Amino acid sequence: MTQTTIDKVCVIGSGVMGSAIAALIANSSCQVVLLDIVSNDPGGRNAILKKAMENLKHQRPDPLSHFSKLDFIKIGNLEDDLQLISECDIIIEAVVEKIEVKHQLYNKIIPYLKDNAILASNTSTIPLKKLKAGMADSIKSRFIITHFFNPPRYMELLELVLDSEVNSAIIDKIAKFLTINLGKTIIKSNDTPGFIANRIGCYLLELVVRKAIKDDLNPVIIDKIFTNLFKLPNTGIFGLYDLIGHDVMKLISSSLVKSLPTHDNYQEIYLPTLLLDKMLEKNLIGRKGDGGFYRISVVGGVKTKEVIDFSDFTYKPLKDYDMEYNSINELLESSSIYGQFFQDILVKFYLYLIGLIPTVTDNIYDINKAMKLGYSWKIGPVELLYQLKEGFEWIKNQALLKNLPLPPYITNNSYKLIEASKFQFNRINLEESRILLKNNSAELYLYQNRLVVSITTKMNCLNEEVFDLIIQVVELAEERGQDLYIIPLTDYFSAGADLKLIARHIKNNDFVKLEEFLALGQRTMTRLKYSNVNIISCAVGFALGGGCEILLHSDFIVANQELSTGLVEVSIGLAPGFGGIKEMFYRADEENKAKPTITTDGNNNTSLEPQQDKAELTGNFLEKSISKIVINSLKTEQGRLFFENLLQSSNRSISQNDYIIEVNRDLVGTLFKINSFGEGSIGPATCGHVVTIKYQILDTNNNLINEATKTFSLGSWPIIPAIDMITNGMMVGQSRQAVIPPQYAYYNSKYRVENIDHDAYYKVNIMLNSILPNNFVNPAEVKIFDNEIAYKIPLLCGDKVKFAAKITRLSNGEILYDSNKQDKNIEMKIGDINYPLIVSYALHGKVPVGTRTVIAKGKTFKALGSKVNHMLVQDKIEVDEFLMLELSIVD
Ligand SMILES: CCCCCCCCCCCCC[C@H](O)CC(=O)SCCNC(=O)CCNC(=O)[C@H](O)C(C)(C)COP(=O)(O)OP(=O)(O)OC[C@H]1O[C@@H](n2cnc3c(N)ncnc32)[C@H](O)[C@@H]1OP(=O)(O)O
Ligand SMILES: NC(=O)c1ccc[n+]([C@@H]2O[C@H](COP(=O)([O-])OP(=O)(O)OC[C@H]3O[C@@H](n4cnc5c(N)ncnc54)[C@H](O)[C@@H]3O)[C@@H](O)[C@H]2O)c1
Repeated sequence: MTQTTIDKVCVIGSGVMGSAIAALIANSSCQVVLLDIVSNDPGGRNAILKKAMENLKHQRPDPLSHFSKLDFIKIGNLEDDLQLISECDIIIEAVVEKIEVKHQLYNKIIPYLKDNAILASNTSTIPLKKLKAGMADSIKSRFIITHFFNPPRYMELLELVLDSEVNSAIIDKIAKFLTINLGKTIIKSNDTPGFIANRIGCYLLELVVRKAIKDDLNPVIIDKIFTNLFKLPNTGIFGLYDLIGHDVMKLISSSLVKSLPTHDNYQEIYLPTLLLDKMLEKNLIGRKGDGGFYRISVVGGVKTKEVIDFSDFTYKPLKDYDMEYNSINELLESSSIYGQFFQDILVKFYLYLIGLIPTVTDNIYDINKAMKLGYSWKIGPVELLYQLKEGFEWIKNQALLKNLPLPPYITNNSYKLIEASKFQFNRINLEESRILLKNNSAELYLYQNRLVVSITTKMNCLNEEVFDLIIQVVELAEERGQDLYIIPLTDYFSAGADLKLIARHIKNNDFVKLEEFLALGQRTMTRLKYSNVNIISCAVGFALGGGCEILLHSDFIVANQELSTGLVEVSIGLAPGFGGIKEMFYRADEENKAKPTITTDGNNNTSLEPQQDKAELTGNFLEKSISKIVINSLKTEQGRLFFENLLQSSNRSISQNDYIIEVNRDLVGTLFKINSFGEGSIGPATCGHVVTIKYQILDTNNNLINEATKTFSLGSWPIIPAIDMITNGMMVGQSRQAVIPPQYAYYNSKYRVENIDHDAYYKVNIMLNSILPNNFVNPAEVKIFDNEIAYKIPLLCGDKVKFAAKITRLSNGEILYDSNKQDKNIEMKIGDINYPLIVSYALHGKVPVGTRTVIAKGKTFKALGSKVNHMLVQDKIEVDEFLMLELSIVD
C-alpha cells in the first residue's frame, strides 16, 4: 500500500531557494534533510550548509517562523550523507539552473530513493520533459516540478508541472503536503518554459525596463505609476528587477529566449540594451551588487534611497514626483510620453498574456491568481482590465491601430466572457453550496453536508447582526447534532469588533447601545464556548481583537501557519470586551490543553497555542499589556476612583504590579547575588533615606579589605556604589550578604575605598542599624504600572537619570506638577533627598525605558532634604491622599 503521509523531506541545494524551502518545511514541523556539495573550505566538508543555516537566522523577511525550527533541519553533503536520502518521502532539488548539473545529480541520488519517494525539481525555466529525459519509467511516474516562489515562506503560489506519466496517488500525496502542510495554493501549469507567473512577470519586467531605457524615461516615475495606479507592490518594476538581480534576470531571460519559439514575442521585446550590459559590467546588478536602478546609501546612520543617473552611473537622491494622473484611464488618454509609453506597454502585455492561452494554461483565472500569489499584485491582470473604461475592447482597438496581431484565442472566438465572481476562490466553493440562513452581515451554508458560517461584513468585522446569526446558528447546529465551522470567504478571518459602529454609538452618546453590543458579544462568545457541538474555526490572514476572541472561544482552531492574531487593542491600553484575556489564560492552563489549536503544520505554533508557557504569558502579556490598560483607565475619573478605593479599602495587592516589582528586584538580586538574614521591623530603607549601617568588604578569599559603621544618605555612594544598592529595601535589624561584580565595587571619587581592584569580584556584608527620618514607603500602599519592559540593567540607587514627570491628585484629577509644561526634563541622582522619596523609590529597579505610573500616598511625595526641589508644592499635599506619579525616562 502507498504510504500517504510525508514524514521527512530532503532538499538538495542550500542556496537562496533550497535553504528557504527547507525552512518553510521545518516551519511545518516536518523533518528536513538539507544536502549540498562538499566544500573545500577550511570550515569543513559541510561549510556551505553551515553558512546557509547561519544565514537563515539573519535573513529578512525571516524564513523561519521560530528559531527552534532549525532543529528540524539536518544537514549533510552529497558525498558522505547520500544514505539520508533513503529516509525521505519527497526529494526537492533546488540546485543551480543548469540542466547538466541537475542530470548528474539525479543520476547520483536515484539509487538512494526509497520506493514511492517523490522526486521534484524547483527549476524556474527547464521543461519537465527535458529534466526527465533518460530516466527509468519507475522514476518518471514520480518526477514532477514544484516551482516555489521567492521567498517561499511568504509567497503563496506553487506552480505544479506534471505530465500524463505521473501516478495519480503521487499527485494526491504531493498536493496534500503542499496545500495542507505548507499552506500553498497550487496552480497547475503546462510544461512550457517559465510556466505561468515568470513567463508573464519576466516578460513585463523586460518589456518595461528595456523600452524605458530606450525611450530615456525616468524609472522613478514609471514605478510610481505602477504602484499608485496599477497597485503593484512598492518595489515597482525597476525595484523588482534590482531585487531579483540583473544577473539572475539575464540567466532567466536568456534561458527563456533560447527555449521559446522564434515567433514568441519575448524574443522581440528582449532588446539588446547597452546600458544594462554596462551595469552588469560595473556590478550594478541590484540589491546584492553595488547598486542597481536604485541604491540605499547610509551616511551617518541615515538611509537615503537613490536612483541611478544613466549618464555617468552615479546615484542621486530620489525626488518625489507629483502624479499627473488620477486613474489608469487618465494616464492612457494622456498624450504625454508616459501616457504613450503605458499605452504601448499595456497593449503588448495583454496581447502576450492572452496569447499564452491555451498553450501555457487554458484557465484565465489561474493566470490572474498566479500574478496575485506569485508576484504579490493586489489586483490580478485580468481583474485590472475591469478598470479600463472600455475593458478588453480598448486593447483590441489599440492592437488594430498599432497593427499588432491579435492572438488566436481572440480571433477564433474560442474565448468566454469573464465572470468577475470567479476571482474570489472561496466564495465560488461555498456559493455552490446551499445557503441555510443569511442576514446582511453573515451567512450559513451547508457545504458538503457540513454547517459553515461566514461573516460577510467589511473586513469581516463583528456587529450585532454577526452575533445574532452566530447565536442562531449554534442553536441550529445543536438541534441537528452537527459540528459548526467558522470559515472566512476572504483571505483574512476578522478585523474584530466593528470600530465604526462603536465610534457611532460613542458619538451619539448612546452608551446603552454600547453596553448592549458588549453584552451581545459576550453572550455570543459564551454560546460558542459552551455549545454541545464542536465549534471549529478556520483562520487565515488576520484575526484581530474580537476575531481572536472567536478563535479563543472555539473548540478547535485550524490556523494557517502565517496567521496574525492577537488581542491587539491591549497594546494600546484598551481591554478586550468579549472575554479574550480570560480565555487566553484559560487555554494556557495545563488542564485545558485538551482544546488544541491545530495549525496547518499539525503543530501548535500560533500565539494561541495552548501549551504556551503560563509564566511567559503572565510575564509578557501582563507586564506589557495590562499595565497599559490600567494606565489608560487612570486617565478617567471612574478609573481613578476605582483604584483609589481599591488601595484605600483593603490594601489589596494587584498581583501583576507585585510581579513587576519582583522582576526588577530580581534583576538587582541577580546582579549582586544577595542573601538576606532576619526580618527586621522598621523600613524598608529607600534611596534617599539617611541610614546608618555597619559594613564589611571582603575579597573572594574572605580577606577583609575595609569595614566601618557609617551614616549617609542612600544614593550618595560614599563607600562603593554597590553598598547603596544592596541596602535599598533592607529593614532595620536585617543583614545582607552579597557578591558584587567589579563595576559596582569601584567608584572613582574621594570616598572610594583604597585597594579595590577594578577587575575583581568582592563580597559585602551589611547590617542596617537605623533609618532617619522615620518616613517610609510602604510597598503595600504603592502600585506600579509599566507601559514597557525590556531586559536591560535596571536603574539603581545613585544612578543619574533623566525623565519627564507628572503628578496628579487621584481624587479630582488635578495636575499638581507637569515637567512638560515647564518644558524641562528632570535630571537627578536616584536617592537625592531634595526630590520626593517616592521618585527614588519608583526609579530604583526600573529598567531605563518607557513610562512608569505609580500610585502612592501623599506622605511619600514629601522630600526630606533642605533644598527641596521645585518639583512639588509640598504644602499642597495631604499625607493620606492618593497621588499618581507618571515618570517617562528620556535617555
Ligand atoms: C476598542 C474600542 C473601545 C471603545 C469603547 C468600548 C465599548 C465597548 C464595546 C465592545 C468592544 C469589544 C472589543 C473587542 O473585544 C475587541 C476588538 O475587536 S477591538 C478591535 C480590534 N481590531 C483592530 O484594532 C483592527 C483595526 N484594523 C486594522 O488594523 C486594519 O484595518 C487591518 C484589519 C489590519 C487591515 O488593514 P488594511 O488592509 O491596510 O485596510 P484598511 O485599514 O485600509 O481597512 C480597510 C477598511 O476596513 C475598515 N476597518 C478595518 N478594521 C475595522 C474595524 N475593526 N471596524 C470597522 N472598520 C474596520 C477600515 O476603516 C477601512 O474602511 P474604509 O476606509 O475603506 O471605509
Ligand atoms: N532564486 C530564485 O528567486 C528562484 C525562484 C524560483 C526557483 N528558482 C530555482 O531554484 C533553483 C535554485 O536556485 P537558487 O536561486 O537557490 O540558486 P543558488 O545559486 O542560490 O543555489 C544553488 C545551490 O546549488 C548548489 N550546487 C551548485 N552546484 C551543484 C552541484 N553540482 N550539485 C549539487 N548542488 C550544487 C550550490 O552549492 C547552491 O547551494 C534553480 O533551479 C532556480 O531556477 C530560483
